[in-house]
Amino acid sequence: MSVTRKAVAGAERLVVKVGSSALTTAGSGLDVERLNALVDALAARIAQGSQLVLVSSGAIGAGLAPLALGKRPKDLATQQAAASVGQLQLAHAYAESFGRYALTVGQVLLTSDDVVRRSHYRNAQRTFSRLLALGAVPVVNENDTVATEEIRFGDNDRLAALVAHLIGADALVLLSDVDGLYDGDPRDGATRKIAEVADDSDVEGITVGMSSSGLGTGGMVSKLAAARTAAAAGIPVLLAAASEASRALSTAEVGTAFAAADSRLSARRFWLGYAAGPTGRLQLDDGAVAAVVRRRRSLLAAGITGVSGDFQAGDVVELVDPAQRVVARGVVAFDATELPELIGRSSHELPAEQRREVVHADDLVPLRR
Ligand SMILES: Nc1ncnc2c1ncn2[C@@H]1O[C@H](COP(=O)(O)OP(=O)(O)O)[C@@H](O)[C@H]1O
Ligand SMILES: N[C@@H](CCC(=O)OP(=O)(O)O)C(=O)O
Repeated sequence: MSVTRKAVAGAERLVVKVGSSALTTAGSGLDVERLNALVDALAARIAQGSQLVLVSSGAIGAGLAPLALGKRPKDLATQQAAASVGQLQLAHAYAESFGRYALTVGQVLLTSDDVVRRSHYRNAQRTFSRLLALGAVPVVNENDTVATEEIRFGDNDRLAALVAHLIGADALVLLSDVDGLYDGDPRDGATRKIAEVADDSDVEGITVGMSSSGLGTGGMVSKLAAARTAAAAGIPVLLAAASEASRALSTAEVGTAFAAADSRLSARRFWLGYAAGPTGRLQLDDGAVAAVVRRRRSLLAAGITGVSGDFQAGDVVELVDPAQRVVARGVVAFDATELPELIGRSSHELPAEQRREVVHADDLVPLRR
């Protein structure tokens, strides 16, 4: 058994995310039998002494049938209406199902603001800690009914990765309708399952596609992004089929295991690198990329070849290499309007009041490649 799988199997505190495709079908909505089977596996893990937070999709899928909607709506208003109806069903079904084990559930509905804004982040941390201390099982979903495009997580895989860091989880388990990450969409046949992902080189060149059920949002794209985010933050990840939840949560000997980075990112560096919303981009030359990523130095104006976005000093911006790949994120020390006359110039050519770093090393997070 790999170190990662041992870490997942032995995690004292874990986040489990289950997708729409595992719980709902377009025709009949929420499948309570499948939900109960999932809860059986979750309750068994809790009985072994683990604390567990469940991120559950399925609100939109559960709301379709009661509103006589044949398939997942494309417009936001109808999605929000379906989620409003379906979330009630989902919450009730979980309360009933966990109740079979005398377990109490608490509903936590979040928007990305609750994780991205530092004050909201600490508030959410306190709520989760208190719920877990009281022995309740927090059941989380995006607050679809109020989440406008600007404040949506977009998918629950990303939400689950952010919640895993927020609660200091020891592992993240992503449950779907597929039994792991393949080198191509298994619906297309002739693909190979990847058992272990040590780093990004193990997933280079594979094809990841969108949802198969038409009910999900993120597809494998969002799962892979979420696994990389959590792993970079120091949290091991297991991606498995919801139908194998019992084995995934007991022995972790199924699915795809994503190894965690050697050290856990601090809350601020995780927020900076993965939660905050960037408002601009700085184009770096190769020398600046090497300085920032490999030598963890501050970014100076001399290494910048381009600026885009309407950002202010103090905002979070992306740093991209000459091939437009995002290599880091950081807090920029200048307004976007100030930089064009500074970039490409050495510090000694600049007026004294402008000789400071464009992004200081302490405010810069290289992204795991
Ligand atoms: N490389 C891949 N490996 C595994 N599954 C993939 C891949 N590319 C696309 N998929 C598809 O992604 C689907 C899972 O995404 P989705 O339906 O959004 O699940 P969920 O509802 O659990 O979020 C799988 O059913 C599979 O058909
Ligand atoms: N908040 C939405 C979930 C959106 C989502 O990420 O769905 P999925 O890709 O199936 O995990 C809902 O409950 O329907």
